[in-house]
Amino acid sequence: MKIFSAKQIYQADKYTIEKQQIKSDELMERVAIQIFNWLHLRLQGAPVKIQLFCGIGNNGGDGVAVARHLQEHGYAIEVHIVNYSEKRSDDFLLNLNRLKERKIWPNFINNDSEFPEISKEDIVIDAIFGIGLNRNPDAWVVKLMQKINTSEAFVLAVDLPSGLFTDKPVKNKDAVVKANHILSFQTPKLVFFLPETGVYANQWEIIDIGIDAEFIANTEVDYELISKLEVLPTYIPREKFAHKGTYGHALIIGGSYGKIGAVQLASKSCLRAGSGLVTAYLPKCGYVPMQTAVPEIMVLTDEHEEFITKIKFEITPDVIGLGIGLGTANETQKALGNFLKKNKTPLVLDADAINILALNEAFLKNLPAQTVLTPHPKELERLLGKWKDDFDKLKKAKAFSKKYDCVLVIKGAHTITVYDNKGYINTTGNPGMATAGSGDVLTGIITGLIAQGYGALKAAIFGVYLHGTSGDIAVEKLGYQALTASALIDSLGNAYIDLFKQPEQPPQVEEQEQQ
Ligand SMILES: NC(=O)C1=CN([C@@H]2O[C@H](COP(=O)(O)OP(=O)(O)OC[C@H]3O[C@@H](n4cnc5c(N)ncnc54)[C@H](O)[C@@H]3O)[C@@H](O)[C@H]2O)[C@@H](O)CC1
Ligand SMILES: Nc1ncnc2c1ncn2[C@@H]1O[C@H](COP(=O)(O)OP(=O)(O)O)[C@@H](O)[C@H]1O
Ligand SMILES: [K+]
Repeated sequence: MKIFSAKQIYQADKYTIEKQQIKSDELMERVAIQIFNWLHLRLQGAPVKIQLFCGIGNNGGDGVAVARHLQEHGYAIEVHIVNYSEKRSDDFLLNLNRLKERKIWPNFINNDSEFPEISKEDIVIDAIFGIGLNRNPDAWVVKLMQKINTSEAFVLAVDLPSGLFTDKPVKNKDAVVKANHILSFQTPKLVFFLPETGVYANQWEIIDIGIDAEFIANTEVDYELISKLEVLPTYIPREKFAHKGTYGHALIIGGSYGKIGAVQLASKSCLRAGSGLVTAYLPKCGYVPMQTAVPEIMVLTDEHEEFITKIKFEITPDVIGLGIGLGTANETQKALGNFLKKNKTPLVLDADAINILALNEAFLKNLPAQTVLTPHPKELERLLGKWKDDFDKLKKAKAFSKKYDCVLVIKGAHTITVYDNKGYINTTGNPGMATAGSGDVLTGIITGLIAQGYGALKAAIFGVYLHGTSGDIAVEKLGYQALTASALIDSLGNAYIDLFKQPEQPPQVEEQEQQ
């Protein structure tokens, strides 16, 4: 699914209004009906108090229009107009008049002495600011946001939590409404997926307001959200007459004394991802544990007992996954430098391979085209230097990816794969995956996909998706705390099977509201 910038959303609205020959308030009415239906389906007329906080722009207009539908269905509502500016939008005013025609009198809030009481049993509709926020809200508006945040009421945000900018970071962390749920129009916003601003967007859902399909299809975007729909077309089915040679030979290089397990995890997941053959290259101390733990995997050893000092082998792998548990001993750094000078095989670099690159910038120019790098935040910082905020991080990551022609997998709650000016945001995975070795499993999966013939970018995007799905499947059985990296490997088969399962359909709302 494409993620539009605020500018593109305004363009989409304008284009749709012209093409469908509707008035802008009809688009607002579509929004209002959908939000009302969402609430009505869940509340079924319950006598709970619904407090609507509406700004004076179109986001506020949405809120005011929702209020009308709620009142017509007998809900107990209180409408508050957060009067932060004189510049009211036309559609806001139109909907305000419709309220007044129905004898609903809003409460105008002009300063912090006029706030209503909010009980934790209430439902708050946050329609103060939408994508039009372009500067920090006034102090009294921030106080109101704080009042909402500390009320413990359930907060439903219209389009996005008020105070979040669509395309830039938040400076004042108090100046954002913390939403329990967001109903976002047509496209989720980038800020929902970034660590600094994602904390305000606990759960989100898309509301289809009928934006023109042609506009959506023809608009190039900087970020795409990756779910099953996007990865399924990349899946390579198995051929009836295939043999193990058809699906490639992967080499996993890593390990040092005390960190042989990392190579076991990566090699095993590489095999489970579907690589035809997997060889592991380790220091000598890894030979026996590796051969014992994973009988399917062939093992080559370095001449040193405890760490890798030379990267030399006689086999011709299709791809090499390198860096897990490797350590950064001087000899290992030298070995990687020498290896990179000659190597032409596609690479997936993780952990200490990334740390060694950060220590030896000169090595970077020797990376083969479209090398995949899978840093966690600390490793990324070593590679890129410090960033000011999430947006700055993404800018730096894109520049790095361009400069060295590499695929950068920025790991996190929503892993973002960056390549060629574009970011692919993953939607699978859960906090149970914040556990030792889960990154090693990801390296193995991506390496295993490249071995089978997936291109580097597709392997990274698909690998991250499968890894997260494995986590989501494993957590069902184990819970968050007991989830281990080995459990991710055990669930990988089911993650593949899950690709072909149909999603459950949401309940349909029969009622078609008209104003
Ligand atoms: N046709 C459309 O454009 C549609 C827009 N929709 C809604 O409209 C929203 C965008 O509406 P608007 O563009 O009117 O913007 P908002 O309602 O987000 O903000 C209102 C106005 O406040 C001003 N403002 C920004 N930051 C401020 C600050 N810190 N203090 C005081 N004033 C500030 C800006 O001039 C802005 O236009 C969307 O988020 C969505 O909820 C929907 O109704 C669907 C259709
Ligand atoms: N809160 C979370 N939600 C979803 N995925 C997560 C979360 N925390 C970690 N992960 C995933 O787990 C993996 C952790 O990788 P990494 O930090 O390299 O672990 P390790 O070095 O122990 O192998 C990454 O793929 C990351 O995206
Ligand atoms: K809002």
